[in-house]
Amino acid sequence: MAKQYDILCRLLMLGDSGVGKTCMLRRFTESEFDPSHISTIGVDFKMKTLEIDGVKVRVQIWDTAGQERYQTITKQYYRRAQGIVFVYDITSEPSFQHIAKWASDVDEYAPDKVQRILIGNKSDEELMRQVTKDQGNKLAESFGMEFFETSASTSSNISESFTRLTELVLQAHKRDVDNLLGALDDYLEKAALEDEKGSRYADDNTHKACAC
Ligand SMILES: Nc1nc2c(ncn2[C@@H]2O[C@H](COP(=O)(O)OP(=O)(O)OP(=O)(O)O)[C@@H](O)[C@H]2O)c(=O)[nH]1
Repeated sequence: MAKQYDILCRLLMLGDSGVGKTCMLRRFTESEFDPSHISTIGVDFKMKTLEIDGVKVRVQIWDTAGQERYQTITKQYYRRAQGIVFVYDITSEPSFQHIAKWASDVDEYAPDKVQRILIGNKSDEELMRQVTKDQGNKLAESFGMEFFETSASTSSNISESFTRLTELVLQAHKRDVDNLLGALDDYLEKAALEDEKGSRYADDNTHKACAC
C-alpha cells in the first residue's frame, strides 16, 4: 500500500483576535476565503500534506483564539508545537505591538527547538496600512525570524509562508527525520523481502501441486 505520509509536523498560529488566522488557514488548506469574522473558540486545527525534498509531510496546523479569555487553554498547546506562526494585521498597529507579548509567551511555554516566522496579514488593504513592511522586517530580524506579508483574501504568500515554516521545522529536526526515514526504509525493505519469500513459497507449492 502506498505511504500516505512520512512525517507529522505540528504548527501553531498565534496573534490578536481578528488578524486573520482562521482565514489564512482556510485559504491554505481549502483554497477558500470567507470574509465573515467568527471568533475561534479555544483551538481548532486543519491538516494538509506537503512534499518537501521528497518527504511527504502531514502538516497539522493549530488555529488559536486571539481573545484574551482563551489564553489559559491555548497556552497548553504551545508545548507540542514544532513551528509557530506569529500573525499581525498590517492595518492594525496594536496587533503589531502585541507580537512582543505573544513571542515572550512562546519563550516561556514552547520547546527550545521551536521554529518561528512572522506574518503581516491583509497585505491587500494597502490604503488602510498602519504598519510598514520595513517595520515588519525589522521586528522579525530582532527576533531572528523570517518575515512575510500575506493576504488570505488574494492568497498572496499564504502557501509560501506555511511551506517555509515546515521546511524550517524539518531542518531543525533533520537528524530525527533521517533516522525515522532510515527506519522506515529498513522496514519497507524487510516487508518487501518477506513478500518476495512468501510468493516464492507459494510458487514452490504451486509447482508441487502441478507435479502430483
Ligand atoms: N482584507 C482582508 N481581510 C482579511 C484577510 N484575512 C482575514 N480578513 C478578515 O479579517 C476578519 C478576521 O478574520 P479571522 O480569520 O476570523 O481572524 P482570527 O485571527 O482568526 O480571529 P480570532 O479567531 O478571533 O482569533 C474577517 O472579517 C476576515 O474577512 C485578508 O487577508 N485581507
